[in-house]
Amino acid sequence: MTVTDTEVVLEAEGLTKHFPVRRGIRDLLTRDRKAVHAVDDIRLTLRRGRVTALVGESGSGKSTVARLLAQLYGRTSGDIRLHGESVTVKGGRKFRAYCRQVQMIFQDPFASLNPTHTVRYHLTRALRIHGRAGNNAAELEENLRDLLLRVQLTPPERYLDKFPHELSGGQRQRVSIARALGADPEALLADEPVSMLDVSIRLGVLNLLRDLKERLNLAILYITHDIASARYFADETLVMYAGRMVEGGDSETVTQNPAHPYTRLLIESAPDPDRLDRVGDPRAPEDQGSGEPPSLIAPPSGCRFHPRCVHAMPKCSTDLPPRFELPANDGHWAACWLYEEGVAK
Ligand SMILES: Nc1ncnc2c1ncn2[C@@H]1O[C@H](COP(=O)(O)OP(=O)(O)OP(=O)(O)O)[C@@H](O)[C@H]1O
Repeated sequence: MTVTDTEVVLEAEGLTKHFPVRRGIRDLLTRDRKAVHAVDDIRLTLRRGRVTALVGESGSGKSTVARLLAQLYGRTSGDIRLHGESVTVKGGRKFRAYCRQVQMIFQDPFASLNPTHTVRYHLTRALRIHGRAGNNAAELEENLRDLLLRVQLTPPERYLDKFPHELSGGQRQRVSIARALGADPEALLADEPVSMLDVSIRLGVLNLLRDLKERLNLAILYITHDIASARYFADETLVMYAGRMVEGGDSETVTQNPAHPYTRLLIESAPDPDRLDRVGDPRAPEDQGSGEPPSLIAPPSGCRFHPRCVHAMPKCSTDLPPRFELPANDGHWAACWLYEEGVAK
């Protein structure tokens, strides 16, 4: 099955979010309207039974994309389509109906669960809000048990009356996932779901999400700064740099055959057990990058990566590169002038 074979659940086109910068007294006298260009012109598609990873370093705009898709933020421009229909919701009944299909899981399960309430309370509330609590106490109990079984918290009775502080980080994140499943969604937006967990339990939670993807045929957006985990867990990988997408394709291809100089830098700087043999190997200087991510209030013109890119050409600082399809014709693309026809790689 190829990436494009399964049903599209959620799509974004030209998705853009600029946060206005709060102005001081002096700025009020000028016409200057500064904004953080957090996300610009994002295009992505989430499909049933597929995990799409959105990878990038801190501040690249990944969480903002998830919050836009969850309709927690209004967008500056662009379109979000659920089953092909444009949707913009600003709270109320429409928001609830949207949440029934698109649920978000946050990075910090401690912060997202109320410490004064039990697991039973959190899950009952989710089921009630989404009209899935059943018709009587016995049905509710059955549905609660079912949610905990789905996230492999067994036996359910052991967990239902626990408070968040009585659970481990991994168990708390499983409860957050169960709460999201309470809506019986089609898409899950998982914002760094394992980055706050101990390394030893991360794999268990990722395996659970993978199992849910398969059993419930969910479309999952997996946000991470860890490109190695994207290779392991995601079918498709999209790479973001400074608010823009720079590369995308099948995860195996993007992680094993990265095309964009930024993706290469990201991979070079990530520990990967498959490449331990290269430790101490002085890499060719052209594969190395340096410097810091740019200011998003006045992002670099052209390609936003050009000030850090060792391959930068004059055009890179003036012209925004479009997506160039790469020769293998498997959906792999890079927004980099190196891949314009006629440019030596
Ligand atoms: N509510 C906000 N108001 C102003 N600027 C914001 C707001 N939320 C995010 N930003 C800015 O937008 C940019 C992208 O932030 P975002 O949190 O989406 O990045 P990220 O890739 O998810 O980073 P991290 O991995 O650290 O969460 C950052 O420069 C951030 O400071």
